[in-house]
Amino acid sequence: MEQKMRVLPVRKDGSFCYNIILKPDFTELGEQVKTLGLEGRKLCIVADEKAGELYGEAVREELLKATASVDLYTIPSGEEYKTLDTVRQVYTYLIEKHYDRKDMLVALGGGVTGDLTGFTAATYLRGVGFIQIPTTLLSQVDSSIGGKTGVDFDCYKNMVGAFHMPRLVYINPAVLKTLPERQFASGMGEILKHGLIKNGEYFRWLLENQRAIREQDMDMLLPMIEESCKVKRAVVEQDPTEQGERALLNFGHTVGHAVEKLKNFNLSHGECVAIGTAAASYLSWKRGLISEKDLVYICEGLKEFGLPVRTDGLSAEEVLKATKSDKKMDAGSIKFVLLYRIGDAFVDRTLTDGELLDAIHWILGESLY
Ligand SMILES: NC(=O)c1ccc[n+]([C@@H]2O[C@H](COP(=O)([O-])OP(=O)(O)OC[C@H]3O[C@@H](n4cnc5c(N)ncnc54)[C@H](O)[C@@H]3O)[C@@H](O)[C@H]2O)c1
Ligand SMILES: O=C(O)C(=O)C[C@@H](O)[C@H](O)[C@H](O)COP(=O)(O)O
Ligand SMILES: [Zn+2]
Repeated sequence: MEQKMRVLPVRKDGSFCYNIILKPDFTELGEQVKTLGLEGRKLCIVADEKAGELYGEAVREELLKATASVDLYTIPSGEEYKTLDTVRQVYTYLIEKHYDRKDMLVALGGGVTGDLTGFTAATYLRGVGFIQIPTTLLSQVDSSIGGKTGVDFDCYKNMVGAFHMPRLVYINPAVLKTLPERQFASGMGEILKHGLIKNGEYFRWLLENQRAIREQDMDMLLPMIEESCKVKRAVVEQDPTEQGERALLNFGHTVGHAVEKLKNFNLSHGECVAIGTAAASYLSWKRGLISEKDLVYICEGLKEFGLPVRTDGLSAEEVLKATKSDKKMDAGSIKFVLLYRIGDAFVDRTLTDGELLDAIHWILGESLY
């Protein structure tokens, strides 16, 4: 049965920038790419090895409707490959195949592939276009939208990057059926973040419907993905290059990135965001902003979606040090996102090391409150 398509245009400074297409199959992909006027141009699909194996051919067939030349280049799966070395390998391929400035890259995979391919597109020949075809829940609701691209450097998260907007984001939620459960939960980490920072009603809806969502009922997934895309779109439209408002999307990421690095990427991004969310919610409670009941509600909600709110095997001091070496420092103070209430967040610059350490002890299970 033909599935309905949703189109969410993204604007920059009020002018149309690109479309987010939401459709639970690939049947519209070729037509959508055609609108970008790529006839006679080359397209290079940069695919995560798993996503490439599962969906590479179907995507390639669709793209052939837009141009006769479509290559498929595969990169290894995993955060440990989100590096300049992988970017170098893609550059080499593009140079050998004579890609020029009007040709385009297509990211097929999760957030790692999207961030890396976007960064390659931003820098190859001083910038070529790219298309996002996100295949994980996390990438469908968060990383494919907004043009934050980049790679890790010496295990420091996203240390090298650029803002480079995609020309099209094509989201096919049907591909989530092959996604491991743990990766689905990881995406929920960012989705719950969207509710917490911008839409309390949405957060409560997520918790009320957690069973159907976890069972991947398409009647739940489609509105959920659309709502999260809308939250992310609204933030990046208002502040594309993170001069202010966009920093809210970093909720849970300050401590989260530190844990991700210190755990050598053995935890997923969403799992680390969940631990960071617990820390940020704890600090919001300690500051007297949210109630203890809300703190418990948030943490129980994360757990219901299979996400951790604690971690172990790390010392509080090393987590503090890693937290302060992430990119959130601004003239000596740490930019930390806290909650006024569920659905309303703000950037604080006054947190002391003592307060941070207190929250870190809490997520390490070293203090009850
Ligand atoms: N740019 C942004 O705004 C932004 C936002 C959030 C996260 N990120 C970044 O995104 C990355 C995390 O992305 P992720 O969670 O998608 O992880 P990922 O890209 O590593 O993908 C997770 C795993 O899922 C597999 N996979 C992908 N699609 C699949 C499918 N349909 N079926 C089966 N397996 C599939 C991959 O092979 C991989 O093993 C992190 O590097 C994070 O920093 C960026
Ligand atoms: O789009 C954004 O802006 C975000 O912050 C989204 C985050 O979920 C994402 O993990 C992002 O990559 C973090 O950005 P960073 O600049 O803190 O590395
Ligand atoms: Zn994130």
